[in-house]
Amino acid sequence: MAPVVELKQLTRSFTQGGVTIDVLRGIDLTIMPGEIVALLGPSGSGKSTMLQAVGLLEGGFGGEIAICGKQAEKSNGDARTALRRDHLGFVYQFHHLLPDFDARENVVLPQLVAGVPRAEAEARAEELLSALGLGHRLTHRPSQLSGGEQQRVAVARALANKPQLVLADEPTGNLDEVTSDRVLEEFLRLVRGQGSAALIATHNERLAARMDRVVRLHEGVLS
Ligand SMILES: Nc1ncnc2c1ncn2[C@@H]1O[C@H](COP(=O)(O)OP(=O)(O)OP(=O)(O)O)[C@@H](O)[C@H]1O
Repeated sequence: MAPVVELKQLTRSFTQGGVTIDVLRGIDLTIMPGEIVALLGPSGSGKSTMLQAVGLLEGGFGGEIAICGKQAEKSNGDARTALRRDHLGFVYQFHHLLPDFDARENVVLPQLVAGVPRAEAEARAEELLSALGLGHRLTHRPSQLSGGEQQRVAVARALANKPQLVLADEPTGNLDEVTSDRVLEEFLRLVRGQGSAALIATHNERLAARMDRVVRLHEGVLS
């Protein structure tokens, strides 16, 4: 079975005002199907930068990035978009839901883009949102939902196409402790239930301990 993620000697530097910082200095990481990995590291250690690399959201990286056995760092924009659409789901710290669409539609849209028929996409959206305790909020827009509810819609959206890999950047970072625990619990249950792998950046050691494996980013390398 091909790894879901294979990073070899991943590097990234930023130059600002004539000063270059080497944020990632040679990251090697392999994630197998279904494996849930916590990415820990202090603020500024490069967790988001690493997730952007794996999510094929930015260029400028050195080294190799393979997603589901496909070499990605040298592919063109269309091939990267296809890899993202076919294999990846994202949950960001801020939800990035579409403000003019209700909760159900926010979960339906990525499925329509992937070619799922509308009736099937709506049924899947309702199933996911109900599993996350939002069966009574299907027609609410993001502005009519609480922070925890918005984040749960974002979780449902990320899982809608059953991606082989879910990438999450501090998915519960903006929530209070009780809500954060509840959303993470539901998130992990659904990810495990559908057999997806996940790479989840967090500062929180307690949440990280609930995942299958913990990797730590410090001074540009993983331990
Ligand atoms: N586009 C950019 N230009 C210049 N420097 C950048 C850029 N993006 C990130 N950096 C720098 O790279 C370092 C790592 O940033 P990154 O956001 O990946 O850290 P992080 O571990 O996710 O932090 P946090 O936990 O605070 O979100 C920081 O020092 C940041 O200032």
